[in-house]
Amino acid sequence: MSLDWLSTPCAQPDGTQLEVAAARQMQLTKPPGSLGQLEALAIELASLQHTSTPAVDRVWISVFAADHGVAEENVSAYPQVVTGEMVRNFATGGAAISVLARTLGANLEVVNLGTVNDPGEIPGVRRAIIASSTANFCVEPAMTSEQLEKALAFGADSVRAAKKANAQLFIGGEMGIANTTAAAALASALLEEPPSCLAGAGTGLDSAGIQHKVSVLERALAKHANANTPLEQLRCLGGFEIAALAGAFIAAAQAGLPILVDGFITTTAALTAVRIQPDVRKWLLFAHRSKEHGHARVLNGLNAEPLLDLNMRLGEASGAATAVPLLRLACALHNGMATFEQAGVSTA
Ligand SMILES: O=C(O)c1ccc[n+]([C@@H]2O[C@H](COP(=O)([O-])O)[C@@H](O)[C@H]2O)c1
Ligand SMILES: Cc1cc2nc[nH]c2cc1C
Repeated sequence: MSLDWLSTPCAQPDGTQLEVAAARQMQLTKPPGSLGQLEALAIELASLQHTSTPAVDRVWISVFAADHGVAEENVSAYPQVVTGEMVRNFATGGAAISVLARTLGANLEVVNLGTVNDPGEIPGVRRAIIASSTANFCVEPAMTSEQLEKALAFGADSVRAAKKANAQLFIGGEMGIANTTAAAALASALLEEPPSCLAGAGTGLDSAGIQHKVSVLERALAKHANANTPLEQLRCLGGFEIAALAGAFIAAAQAGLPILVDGFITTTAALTAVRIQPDVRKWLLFAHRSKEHGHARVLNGLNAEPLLDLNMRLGEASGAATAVPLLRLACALHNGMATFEQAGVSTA
């Protein structure tokens, strides 16, 4: 295995379709710009999908689950066994993302990258076990180089499956107790901002818990201060699911598959992917601003303005799934509205 594939260039959006779509929006029976971000969304999707009729009927969701060594520092409101328990819940249909995916008619893939409480073979779960968890990054790097390579490649495998299924949109989600600590550590290193700006309540820490989390993060960042490339920062401070997401986002951009980004952890993975390959940014749409304290900072780091702000902080791709109907409506309006000429409506 190697990391060479990471430097394959990204696909390029279609500049001609962008112009065609922008011109069409000007001709539809509404004052120009009156559908706001829905117009921009349709234009962007037309350009990314290289078509005059953008669509997000076929949505692919991959939820990557993994455990984190740093959980032993008491940084989460929940016990580590929940990660494996939720893997089963995703597959048996009871989790929020299971319901959202069913409702949207989206394909939901669940990928187990390694959980301390291993649910074993379950129908509907892809086993891509790297180890039972990452190492505690307060003590040593979260991953070995081999583990990082595997995680990135497992993410790319999901994109290959999505392409095979003819997906028009890729959504990545995650589940991992303590992964807001890993994401905060990684974002802090990538953005060069102090941990206090990135650490939040996660699953529900109180203010004393958040203070403790900041002190854990400060120790980890001091320990890995000489990790100075995005890949090395990902290896030392990330998690298997965060690396798989970064790999998936790079692979999706290379394959020309638009990506809808979820919350704090996935946005940090997206930031990592963009730092590895800047052109990945062109393929990212942002679904929502999570209630997690650090999310706004990471979005700023990507110069991103998300569609929704619903105080959600669940993860597992739930925020991205919630924004899919907006994308669908943007496409339906773009493709289905009459022009001024067709409808015999006078222009300004
Ligand atoms: O997506 C988000 O913005 C988000 C914000 C807070 C928590 N989460 C989820 O909560 C879990 C991590 O929280 P914690 O407190 O264990 O670090 C993990 O499974 C995430 O999916 C997700
Ligand atoms: C129950 C539960 C479900 C989740 N889904 C994503 N992160 C989660 C964390 C918890 C604790």
